[in-house]
Amino acid sequence: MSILEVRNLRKVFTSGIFKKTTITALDGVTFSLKRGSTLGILGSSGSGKSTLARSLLRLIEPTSGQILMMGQDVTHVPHHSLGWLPQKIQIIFQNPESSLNPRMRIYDAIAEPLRIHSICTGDEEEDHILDLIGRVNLNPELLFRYPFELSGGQLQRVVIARILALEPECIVADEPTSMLDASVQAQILNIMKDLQESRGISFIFISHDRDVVEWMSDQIAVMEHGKLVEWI
Ligand SMILES: Nc1ncnc2c1ncn2[C@@H]1O[C@H](COP(=O)(O)OP(=O)(O)OP(=O)(O)O)[C@@H](O)[C@H]1O
Repeated sequence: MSILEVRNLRKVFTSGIFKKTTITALDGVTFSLKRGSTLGILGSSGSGKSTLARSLLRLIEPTSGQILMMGQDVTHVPHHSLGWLPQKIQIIFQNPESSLNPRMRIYDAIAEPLRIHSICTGDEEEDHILDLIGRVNLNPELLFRYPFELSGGQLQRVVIARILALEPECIVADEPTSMLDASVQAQILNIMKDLQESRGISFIFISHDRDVVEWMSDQIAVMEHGKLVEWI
């Protein structure tokens, strides 16, 4: 069974107050993602990559088409009616700071999903957090700092640790390393590859950087004007 199946997904944005203009950001996107594999989406600026990522997470309501998660049609079902399913697909954004509360220490940022979803007891929390940061090679000394005291690469590790707390089946990574130096970028990409091997997590890896997408992906779809125009 596919972890994720997308059928003929369209998203049309309408803007303007007096004169309405429409932009077709997704124009019939269809693909399926097998468990434990990585689909790379390669596209230039404005091709619709982020709209696709946000639609998969259901942060944007698609105009038409279907999204099936683990066989279940989730396209128009409200989050609260889906039980644990939304937890299983997570997103990493380009800018890790956008996913973290600046007033929350790193320990609490990672503890938050554990507490909200009652994933472990209070007694188990510290061990659980140490295990999570171990998986992303984050130094425990950073746990009691605030986000502004960490580098971009360290913050992206925190974001990944937070996501891993939810035991995701699928991670949508939307340009996750494009703001990082080349050496730090390689470390983060390696962490994602290791997670895939050790945990069987499926990835949708989105980038405009062909080398990075080729290195990360089992299969690549090239996106242009909201369409997947070529498969590599
Ligand atoms: N909320 C919105 N309202 C109106 N138009 C939008 C909205 N979001 C995106 N668009 C338009 O949809 C098209 C696709 O945008 P999208 O952000 O998905 O592209 P992208 O490939 O992720 O680009 P980039 O790599 O620059 O982030 C663009 O023309 C963009 O202007």
